[in-house]
Amino acid sequence: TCAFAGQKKVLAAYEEAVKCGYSGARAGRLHTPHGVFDTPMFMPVGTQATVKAVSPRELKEMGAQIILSNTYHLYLRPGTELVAEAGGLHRFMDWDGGILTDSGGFQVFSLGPLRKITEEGAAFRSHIDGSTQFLSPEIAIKAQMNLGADIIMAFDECIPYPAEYQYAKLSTERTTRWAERSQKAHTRSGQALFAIVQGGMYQDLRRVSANDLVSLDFPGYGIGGLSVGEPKPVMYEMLEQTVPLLPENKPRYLMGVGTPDCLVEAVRYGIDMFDCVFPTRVARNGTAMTKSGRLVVKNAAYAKDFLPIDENCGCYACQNFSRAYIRHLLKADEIFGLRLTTIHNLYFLLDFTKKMRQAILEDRFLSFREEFLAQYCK
Ligand SMILES: CNc1nc2c(CCNCC3CCCCC3)c3nc(N)[nH]c(=O)c3cc2[nH]1
Ligand SMILES: [Zn+2]
Repeated sequence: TCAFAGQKKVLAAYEEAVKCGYSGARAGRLHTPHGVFDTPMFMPVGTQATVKAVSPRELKEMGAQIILSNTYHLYLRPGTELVAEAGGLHRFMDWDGGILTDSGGFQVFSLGPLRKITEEGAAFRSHIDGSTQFLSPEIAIKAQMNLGADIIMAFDECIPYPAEYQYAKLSTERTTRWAERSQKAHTRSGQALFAIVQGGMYQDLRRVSANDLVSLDFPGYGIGGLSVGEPKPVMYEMLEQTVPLLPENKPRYLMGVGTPDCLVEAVRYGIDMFDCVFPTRVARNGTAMTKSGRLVVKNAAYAKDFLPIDENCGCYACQNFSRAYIRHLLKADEIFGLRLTTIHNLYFLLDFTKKMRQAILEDRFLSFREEFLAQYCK
């Protein structure tokens, strides 16, 4: 059905045709050993077993449900056996909500100077001490079982952008074989293993990857190999080709995305889960996210601006502090300044996904999307 039908303003035929795409948006509930969580959801990133500059109590307070941590980093330091001896990641970082760990696939290719990829796995140099390390599906799954996350990811290769068709084809086929090896190595019950769809920016490879992984029957699916520098329309086209092939009754996780405009488009295609370092990363250089775009609170323009970052924001920073105060802290290199901008940015994205869920439940998602995109400058 066309959700624009019934609009007071009758859209011109061509506009209606363009704008009135079928919306695959959905509101769901994700059941994990640490609780049932609402989707669509944004998952704050905690690379080294901490979401930088905020405490678990503050994360809970701002509505975080599932947070991410990273096998690659924790495998190198402090080691996943140590975390297992500490009682697992939840105990180690005192977080009783959901945890999802990425398999390290992306980090190996994006962080350490890559040595080489073979059928067996990936050899690389540690970005910490330059030592030669090796990750394979079996090693990555064992590490994630040690960490004890509620959701873990298959070991994959995130194909760089751009990539030749032939390379993308061979890599995607190998990622599917690695997914099967990940599945065989995964022996921890109560923990969900998601596969990761690849295929580069090639529609046919995306469809083959999705179909092959669906036939291996995983409890959920990551969509990888996107948000790697490709133009946004290309990312959306890959979503359009991939999401409809994934089972309706299983969660879809778009990895590494992203900014609010990308989130609202991805939700429209039927994505349920998101993660992105962006909100915490830009916070640390004094940039706040608002529904009208970014606000660089560190700028001189805000030196005497005694209003909060966003008057309609319910976060701890906006309820208690002014732009002038936060700017002062950032200029003075005060840690509390980073904490306030981080708290605001995380709250903004968590609240944004909550608003999208509400709009879907009230069957007004497409107009929500229109209104948001009209106001938000990229
Ligand atoms: C930013 N864009 C992007 N990220 C991708 C990621 C990483 C998603 N974020 C994980 C967190 C990163 C910080 C530490 C905690 C884990 C991808 N990961 C995998 N395994 N495969 C991808 O194709 C893959 C593709 C990605 N594209
Ligand atoms: Zn705020």
